[in-house]
Amino acid sequence: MKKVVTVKGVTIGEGLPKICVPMVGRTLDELLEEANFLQSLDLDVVEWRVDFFEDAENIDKIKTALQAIREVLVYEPIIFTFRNAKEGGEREVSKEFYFELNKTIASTKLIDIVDIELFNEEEEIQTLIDVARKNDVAVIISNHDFDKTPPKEEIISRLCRAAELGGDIPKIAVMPNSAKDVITLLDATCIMKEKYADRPIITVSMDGKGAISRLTGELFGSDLTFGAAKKTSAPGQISVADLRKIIQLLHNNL
Ligand SMILES: O=C1C[C@@](O)(C(=O)O)C[C@@H](O)[C@@H]1O
Repeated sequence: MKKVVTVKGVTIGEGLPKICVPMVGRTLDELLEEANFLQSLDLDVVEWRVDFFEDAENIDKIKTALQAIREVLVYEPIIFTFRNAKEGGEREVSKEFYFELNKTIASTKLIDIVDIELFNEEEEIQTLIDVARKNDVAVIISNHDFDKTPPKEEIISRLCRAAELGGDIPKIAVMPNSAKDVITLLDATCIMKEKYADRPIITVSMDGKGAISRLTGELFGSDLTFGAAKKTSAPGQISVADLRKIIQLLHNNL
């Protein structure tokens, strides 16, 4: 039977795809304003994209900011994500800092899910997963290609590898350069759902062309979709209200 991931009462991997909104504030004031605004939205999960934060290379300041965010977002599940530049993030840090930061934050009890990038040393990933497990933090293992859509066998193999490494939620986001690329991502997702995935997965075809992939998760097998509040964290994100409406409409017709 397929596993699910339940965080703060939200179950990822059953029912309709869950809607996650990334926070992309640069300063603590902006982040708190964003956190307050997010409370007016019909979302399921919040992602803090900490690489957008001006103090993203200062672990103490990140911890303090997270505490303040948590005081506003008391009930929402929070994904903690430091996205490195080579995977489409705002800055590049050393591997040492990346793992130190993620281990420290996973131990704070302030987050529900940590996002770990797949293309790292297996040993480092395992150590971080151990810390997450000890602190009841679920693990997304993610991969991003902002230039192209790899062949479907490659997409499937990366998602399977993320599961093999112990990720609770394998994730991939890729860039389409044609309509066929969008089909490739959807096909890979569907094959994962039907043949390989014993746990929730997240797949995204980015940009305007790929927007359809953010809406059709229930049919093809992606369990969470990223939507925008005011500012997007990746190309092609749709507003939360539109996402909710269309996901529900597609669900009603399934
Ligand atoms: O990996 C993802 C998916 C994403 O890149 C998107 O395309 O919606 C947005 C990121 O914030 C998130 O970490």
